[in-house]
Amino acid sequence: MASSSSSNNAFRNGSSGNQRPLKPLNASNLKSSSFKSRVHPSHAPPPSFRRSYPSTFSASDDGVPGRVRVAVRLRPRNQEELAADADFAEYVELQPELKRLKLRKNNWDADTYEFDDVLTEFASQKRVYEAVAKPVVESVLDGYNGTVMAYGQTGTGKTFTLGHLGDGDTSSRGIMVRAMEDILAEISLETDSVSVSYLQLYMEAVQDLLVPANDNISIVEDPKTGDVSVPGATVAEIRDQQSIVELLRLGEAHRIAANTKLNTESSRSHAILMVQVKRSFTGQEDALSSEIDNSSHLVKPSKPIVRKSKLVLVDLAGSERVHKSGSEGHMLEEAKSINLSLSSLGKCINALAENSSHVPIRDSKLTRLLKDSFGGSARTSLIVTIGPSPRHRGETSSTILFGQRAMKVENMLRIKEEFDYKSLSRKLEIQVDKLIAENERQKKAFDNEVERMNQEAQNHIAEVERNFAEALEKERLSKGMIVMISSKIIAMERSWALVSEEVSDLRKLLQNEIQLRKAAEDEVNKLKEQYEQFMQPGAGGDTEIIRLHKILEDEAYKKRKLEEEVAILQSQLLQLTFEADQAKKYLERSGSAKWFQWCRFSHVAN
Ligand SMILES: Nc1ncnc2c1ncn2[C@@H]1O[C@H](COP(=O)(O)OP(=O)(O)OP(=O)(O)O)[C@@H](O)[C@H]1O
Repeated sequence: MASSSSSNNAFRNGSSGNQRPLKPLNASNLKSSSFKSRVHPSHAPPPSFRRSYPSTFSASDDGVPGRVRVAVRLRPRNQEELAADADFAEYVELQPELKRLKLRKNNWDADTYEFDDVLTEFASQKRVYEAVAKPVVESVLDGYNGTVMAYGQTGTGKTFTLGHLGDGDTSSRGIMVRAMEDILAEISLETDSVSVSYLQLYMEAVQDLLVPANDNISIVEDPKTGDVSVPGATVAEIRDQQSIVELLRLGEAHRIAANTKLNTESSRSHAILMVQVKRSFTGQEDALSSEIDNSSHLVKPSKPIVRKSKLVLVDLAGSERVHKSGSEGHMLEEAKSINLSLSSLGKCINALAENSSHVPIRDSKLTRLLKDSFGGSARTSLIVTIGPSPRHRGETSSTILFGQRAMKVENMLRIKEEFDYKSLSRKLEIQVDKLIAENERQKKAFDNEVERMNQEAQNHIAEVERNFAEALEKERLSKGMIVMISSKIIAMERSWALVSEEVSDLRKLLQNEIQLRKAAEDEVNKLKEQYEQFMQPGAGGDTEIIRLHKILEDEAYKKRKLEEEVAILQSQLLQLTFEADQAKKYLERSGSAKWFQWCRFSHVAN
């Protein structure tokens, strides 16, 4: 197995070196190095996935070969090793640039192994994440299942590599935290979802690390699709980074508590973080959407596609248990069960590596849970952790061999996507609701418009009627006025004529009076003369004088009366003349001169 020949075998089934096996199908979306730049704005599938989608559940039949990729990580020497191994020559020699590891057999001989990545004791957690887990996380985001697993002897850094939370030093965050960070950064919480279950497999029992009382969860396999699930496990929906850190802390605390109970610091259980990613995007238009209504103005909802993928992160129990069986009692049982699961995992990997017809997946719960990860449709990365100490030569060597065999396992990566009928039905319901609401809105707007027009027409009619009535009234009033003015004019003309007659009568009368007065004056003068004659001595008679005097007084009285009458007649004449003038002015002012004329005319004509 060792040496360069074995390492050549390691690449037998897959693409060589660092090239990604998915490249032929999906080069563009697997190649990207920065998650943040991988934005699918409309949640359309990445370009390479834009093909026609079958309308029912589809597990793409033609998968893509994807070899299990294996990296080896060397833990730095701890204090104990620094002291105890000081006199030993380096047992493990790493050549990261050649992706080679050498295990020294003696001073002059070493076995050489090639891996997909060789991570030295100086490799940062970030470097480890990017080499081991990031390509898997990217695949999961693209819809493939993925597995990242740490295998190695107790104390070699499996938990440090996978589960370290990086409290106080974010640069030391492990794969679990970083993977969740990248997933959360990539998905849209509006359309996608991420949920996790955190389990441990101890003594062939699946326990819930989030709810420890839930300690015998069954593993269920879908007979149709072969998908493995643990429906009894707590599923926590993750919406932010903080919640995943808290959840991992809770799980870690429960795992540590279980170990403490067993009076050990080493992990006796396999810890499994299952991350379910559900992403939605719209597919192409197809027959179904055209069935909706070809002639309608409806906007056809684009076909909703859902991709459900699963990322499984596994921190295995210490591998030395495979060889070191406990002495007796519980320890023996525990060792047996760890032994069972790890050795059956090894057997499965061997069978797969050798293309054996039988793969003993059902031999343990671990292999049942990891069915998809080895020989299945998942993209799998394995990190084997080793310590530097020559005292653990055997363990290190067996870990390396485990990794070498795993490199031969070829998976057939398949994307699983479903046509999201529920989502389409929801979308259609929403669209129907929208259309109903729009229809009602339009109907209401139409009714309002009709109502408004009706109201406007009524107002218009009312205004026309009002104007007509006003016009009629005006006409009636002006007719009445004309009649009134005409009759007034007639009356005034009549009175004018009467006044004229009266004036001429008065003039005649005055003339008479003047004549009478003149006659009276003549008479008076005559009488005066007579009186004077009478008064002349010897002419007389007093009686005649008195009589004449009386006549004279009567005549004076009559004259006064006549003068008064003349004055009255003159004032009446003046009054009538004034009224006639006023009436004439009034008619001229009210613009009815024409009418006046006409009336006069018609009056004259009549
Ligand atoms: N690369 C590393 N750099 C610094 N310290 C490390 C590294 N790897 C492991 N350690 C430290 O070594 C110790 C053992 O590591 P860890 O608990 O991760 O081992 P493990 O393989 O998970 O052991 P177990 O199987 O018993 O759980 C821890 O104190 C850890 O912090």
